[in-house]
Amino acid sequence: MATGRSHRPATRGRGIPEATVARLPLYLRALTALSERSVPTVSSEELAAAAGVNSAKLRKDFSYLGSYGTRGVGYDVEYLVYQISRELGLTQDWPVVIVGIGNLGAALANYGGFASRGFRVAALLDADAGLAGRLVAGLPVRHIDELESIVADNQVSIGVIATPAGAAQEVTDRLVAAGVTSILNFAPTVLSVPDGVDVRKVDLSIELQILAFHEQRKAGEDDRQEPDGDVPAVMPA
Ligand SMILES: NC(=O)c1ccc[n+]([C@@H]2O[C@H](COP(=O)([O-])OP(=O)(O)OC[C@H]3O[C@@H](n4cnc5c(N)ncnc54)[C@H](O)[C@@H]3O)[C@@H](O)[C@H]2O)c1
Repeated sequence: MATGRSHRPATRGRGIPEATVARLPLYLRALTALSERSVPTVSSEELAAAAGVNSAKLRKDFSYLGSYGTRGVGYDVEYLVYQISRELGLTQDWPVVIVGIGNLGAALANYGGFASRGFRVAALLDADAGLAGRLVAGLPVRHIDELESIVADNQVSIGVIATPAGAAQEVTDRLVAAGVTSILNFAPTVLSVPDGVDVRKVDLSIELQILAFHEQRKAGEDDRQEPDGDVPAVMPA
């Protein structure tokens, strides 16, 4: 979910709805798996199942890309990989900086999935002078005071924040002032950013809370069962 002060339209780029943009990476992941198995074509039903999306929604999403598939044959896997990658801006490399190289920042730096998807980690930054120079995932940790020059030298437009919540706004302001226009925020806080800056927030504890809600509901349903467990105490309407 995007946060921040700016009000954004529900569509991006060439009129592609934000909800469609959010599903494109799911299609791309499923298509990449098919491509690795040298599968030449795929039906909308097969691809929808692999991506965990409803097939009518998939066809609608692909119509925004101008991709309609061929009746009886389906979609050309390689072409769709190219089309979606191009739409997502993945046909070029995106240098990113990670700020806050503690437990999470180091884990993110070690995650190979960024580089393989075109997100090169340009630098790891931390405010702890004692960490400076330490190698994490083969990269030396640099002091936060180098942020501005690193962003400029590497033309970084994406920053990843893995600092404590209390430092995240200050780090955001510095990233934005240096020219970063997209932020992936792992710190549990809402960031304020000027218009033109995109923020995506990742919060695993929120996901767990949602699962806890569903678990509680399931437990509630079990409690309403008769002792032998197969007759509901309250008949559904
Ligand atoms: N989104 C999620 O699902 C998720 C999961 C785990 C942790 N977190 C969050 O990620 C953040 C980091 O967690 P952690 O366990 O790695 O913490 P940590 O204490 O191990 O690491 C934080 C690092 O940030 C550095 N730092 C502090 N202030 C800074 C600043 N102004 N500039 C640059 N670096 C600074 C510290 O020196 C430290 O190295 C926390 O906000 C935590 O709540 C989020």
